[in-house]
Amino acid sequence: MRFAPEPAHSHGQSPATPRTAIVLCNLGTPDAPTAPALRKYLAEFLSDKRVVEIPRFVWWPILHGIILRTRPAKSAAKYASIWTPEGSPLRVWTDKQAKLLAGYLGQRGQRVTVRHAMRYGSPSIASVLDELKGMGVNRMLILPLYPQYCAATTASVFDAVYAWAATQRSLPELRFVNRYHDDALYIEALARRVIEHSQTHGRPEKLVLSFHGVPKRTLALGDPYHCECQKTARLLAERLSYKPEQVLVTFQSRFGKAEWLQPYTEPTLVKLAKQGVKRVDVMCPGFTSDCLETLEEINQEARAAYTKAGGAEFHYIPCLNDQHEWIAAMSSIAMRHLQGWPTTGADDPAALAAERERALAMGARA
Ligand SMILES: C=CC1=C(C)c2cc3[nH]c(cc4nc(cc5[nH]c(cc1n2)c(C)c5CCC(=O)O)C(CCC(=O)O)=C4C)c(C)c3C=C
Ligand SMILES: [Fe+2]
Ligand SMILES: [Fe+2]
Repeated sequence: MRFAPEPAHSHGQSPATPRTAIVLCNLGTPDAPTAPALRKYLAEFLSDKRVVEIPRFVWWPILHGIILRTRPAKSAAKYASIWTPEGSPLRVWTDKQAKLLAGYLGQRGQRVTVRHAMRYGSPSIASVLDELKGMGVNRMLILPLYPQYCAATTASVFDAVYAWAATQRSLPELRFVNRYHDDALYIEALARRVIEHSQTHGRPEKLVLSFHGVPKRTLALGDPYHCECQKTARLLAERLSYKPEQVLVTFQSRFGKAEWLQPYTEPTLVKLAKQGVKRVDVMCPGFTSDCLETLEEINQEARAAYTKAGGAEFHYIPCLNDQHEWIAAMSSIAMRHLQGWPTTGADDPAALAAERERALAMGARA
């Protein structure tokens, strides 16, 4: 085992460099809406054992023989339909969230560096942690942009951090945020989204809360994801004073042949339309940024399926994105996890040196 070389000494850092950082971690997205970019992205994503829990000797031929030959072109066309001049929406929002959170904390006197990193693609988690360490950061808070803990997402982010840590000789202090599905400010941010929407459009017959699905067997294997989605939905419905029968929890983005968490989003919307439900509002509380799964799968495909089945009004309520209440929620979640770590400059090398001089001077007087 070879560890990455460390600087011979770490003196001389700029006193202005905060020593604490928050790393907002998201899934990642392809670099371009093209088949080659999708092939690279999907190969990395779908090779992750946290995402596809099938023995490699079974999965490898399927992934390389079938999926990576057919899916990249189909997915690229979907990405092309949501691509913006600035790039993939997931990347644009995640980058903006990191900048807004940095500004929010800075205005409140918190000396913390904020970066975003992607589990797949760029900027990779390892490259961001390298950069932070190179800046002299020695305390890092890993904050996944997934409110509900899931092994496929949250644990996979942590795996990447541990893998980076295993290459380091001198480790920073590390802390991890596992979940915030029931955080009061996160729920409030979601509620504000719904309330703002209903102020203009009124209330729907049904509010459908669509979460990304996972294979059903992961529930029996002890993954808390399903329960945390249900709790988020219950807290949001309570905050909005919606009756339980007005709110439905569904799961989208099924992948592969196995059964996933039910009920599935699109078939549920079709059933509602056929039952005569004329107006649905759909929101995706498990996605903190709009992305392919919300903008294309929900706002395009599911909308078309609902309308085709006879539904009259389909309203998509956007994700938290750059909403102010969400930035405040992230700040509160982060600050809770940063407790005990100085973030007001008291840990500057210069401040520490001055403190030491004072202590020595006092000792000399005593
Ligand atoms: C919010 C949590 C997510 C969970 C849980 C999750 C599980 C999961 N996903 C796949 C397969 C795919 N997901 C894809 C896109 C995608 N997934 C999430 C989030 C979760 N996934 C997001 C935010 C996105 C969008 C990324 C973007 O660039 O906008 C894709 C890629 C697109 C496609 O080809 O369909 C795949 C594939 C599995 C197998 C899984 C659980 C085990
Ligand atoms: Fe996914
Ligand atoms: Fe999808």
